[in-house]
Amino acid sequence: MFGIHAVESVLKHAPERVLELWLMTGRQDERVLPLLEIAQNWGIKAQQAARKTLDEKAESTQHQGIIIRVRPAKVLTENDLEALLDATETPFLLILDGVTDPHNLGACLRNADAAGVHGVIVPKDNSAGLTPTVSKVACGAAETVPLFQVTNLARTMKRIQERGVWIAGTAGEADSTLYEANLKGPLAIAMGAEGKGLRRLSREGCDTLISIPMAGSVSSLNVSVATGICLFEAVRQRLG
Ligand SMILES: C[S@@+](CC[C@H](N)C(=O)[O-])C[C@H]1O[C@@H](n2cnc3c(N)ncnc32)[C@H](O)[C@@H]1O
Repeated sequence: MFGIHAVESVLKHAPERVLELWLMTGRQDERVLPLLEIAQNWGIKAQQAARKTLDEKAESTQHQGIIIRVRPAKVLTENDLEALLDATETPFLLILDGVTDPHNLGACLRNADAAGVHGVIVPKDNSAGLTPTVSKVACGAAETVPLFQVTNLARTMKRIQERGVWIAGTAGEADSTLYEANLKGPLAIAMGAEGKGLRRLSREGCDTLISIPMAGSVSSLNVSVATGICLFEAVRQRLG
């Protein structure tokens, strides 16, 4: 993993995952010093290396002079989701039905964290996983927002509905709009994949379908942008 925010988030929320920390030679400024202090408190030694070595280790030039090697995060599944629902009074969930671009997944996780979403549900297959790029784009949210990877999304949707969660699916062509929907109670907002939108079974499993009204000539929004708009309309209603 690499980049200031991603590294900071792991050091703060899951320091036990850090195996190695590498710093670009000469990088000792006020942005990295607090991170080095946290690392030191956890007994993690910072090693120095030239920019070229970090580029190679990160397989990217976007590391901002700091990278960590980590143990893989625990994969959360259907059972963990049940536990979350047991523990949460008014769940606020995000479903991403097959988002495959790591930049989009990272941006969606960032939006989800900012909106106070309790968990993000994705199908195990045909979705982006938690890669270093996802973590970098998520700016720390990949470590704070629980990501549930489920084997059968349609079944999981049914299950959360049985537990009282209302699912609002999103589609540009839906007749009712986001702004007409009541998003106040136990809620999951379902977003579709970049190319195809929501799959048929997912779409049919939703309690309602809503659209974001579009004024211009493009047919749809980027999924992470649409996610941000929908989540923050829900936040607006839930705070009111
Ligand atoms: C790039 S769009 C997919 C477009 C796809 N061709 C379709 O027909 O759904 C990716 C996802 O972003 C969301 N989205 C994008 N624009 C939207 C809009 N105007 N209203 C509601 N959701 C939208 C939906 O969840 C959609 O499945």
